[in-house]
Amino acid sequence: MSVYTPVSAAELAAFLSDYPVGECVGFAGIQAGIENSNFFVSTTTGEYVLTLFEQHRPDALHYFLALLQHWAAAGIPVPAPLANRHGEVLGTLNAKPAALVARLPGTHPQQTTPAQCAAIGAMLARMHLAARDFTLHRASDRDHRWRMQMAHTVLPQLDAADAELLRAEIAFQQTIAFAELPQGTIHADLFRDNVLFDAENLSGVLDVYFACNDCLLYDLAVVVNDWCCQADGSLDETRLQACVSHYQALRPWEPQEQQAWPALLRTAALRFWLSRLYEQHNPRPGELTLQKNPLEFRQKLQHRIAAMTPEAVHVNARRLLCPLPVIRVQQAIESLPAGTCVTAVCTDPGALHDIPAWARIHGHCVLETRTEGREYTIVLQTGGQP
Ligand SMILES: Nc1ncnc2c1ncn2[C@@H]1O[C@H](COP(=O)(O)OP(=O)(O)O)[C@@H](O)[C@H]1O
Ligand SMILES: N[C@@H](CCOP(=O)(O)O)C(=O)O
Repeated sequence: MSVYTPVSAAELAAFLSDYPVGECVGFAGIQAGIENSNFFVSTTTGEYVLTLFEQHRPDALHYFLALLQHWAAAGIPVPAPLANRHGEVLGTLNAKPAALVARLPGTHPQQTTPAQCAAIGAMLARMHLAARDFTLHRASDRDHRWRMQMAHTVLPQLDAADAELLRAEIAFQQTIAFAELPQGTIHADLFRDNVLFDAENLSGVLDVYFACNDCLLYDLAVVVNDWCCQADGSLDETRLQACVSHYQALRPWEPQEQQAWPALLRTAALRFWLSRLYEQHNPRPGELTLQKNPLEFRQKLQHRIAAMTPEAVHVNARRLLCPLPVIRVQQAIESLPAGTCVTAVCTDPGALHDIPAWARIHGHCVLETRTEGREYTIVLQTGGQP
């Protein structure tokens, strides 16, 4: 990020004179961030962050600041906005709405550890639970409709391979029943660069400016896609387990969420591939600007797609997440043509009963079940024709 609207020392001093924070002793534009203009501000009383909102309408800003106050009151480590001498949390600077918050301690994690992934999973669940009695509502500005529109906007600018991938993903995304999944207030952008750790302690949750009402599980997919990946964009199972299990310990998933999980990982990867592609082709002018690499999320999308193919399930239908991993196996089997022979190897003992029972009901023919150590193998032929 970004500083789109420069601020002089005199302008800042005039702005700060309305806040009970003492005299300014230094300030600097923050390069991280994409949406707004941000500055670290040092005063005689402490360290602050000044944000000039670049694009949001007043009702959206009211929503964000109220949500920060709500989460802060619930013990989530968000920077609650400071009120000025008139009791207002939203001021104006250089014709932009502006807010001042405390600078929180800590640094952004780079290579995440399982412990950090566990901490962010639990924190996200706490945020979802704490927002259940938050009464304001805001529609997502990066929802399915936006994703489809943006996909069609960037399509003409892509090379043939990217365009083919995107077209196929557009078609797949139409099959997801987003509205049937549990909804609530979500952060929607909880990347590592929006979280601070002070040693082992998760000390800051920042940048709530995509927060909205949407599928709760999508929010977790956004987190997992940024926090739990290997260098090539594939998921790291240890960190994934840590993150998801600590989330589920506080907010267990509904069965339809378990089923939708692999698809939502694709949705979340697509969302950031699209926004990064758009920024790449349509850079915004600014004094300091940061562009994030679209390729990272193209790769992640490809890995999430590959993880859903029957071959991937055939080779590695291992217990990935807690309650109902067999659903992934079932989804894969359903997508195979009649007469295909499938070998599912699971590490969930329940699979040995659940998959054959389900398969028989759906007209598939169970050829063999066997147990070897902690692996449970089911061989079947789709369509009931052995
Ligand atoms: N309250 C804060 N305490 C500490 N650092 C902050 C705070 N607010 C913002 N930052 C730093 O500024 C960066 C950009 O802020 P962010 O809100 O993500 O900007 P944007 O809305 O433009 O994406 C963050 O990644 C973080 O490093
Ligand atoms: N997290 C997004 C970019 C959104 O910008 P932010 O700086 O406001 O988090 C990405 O990585 O593409």
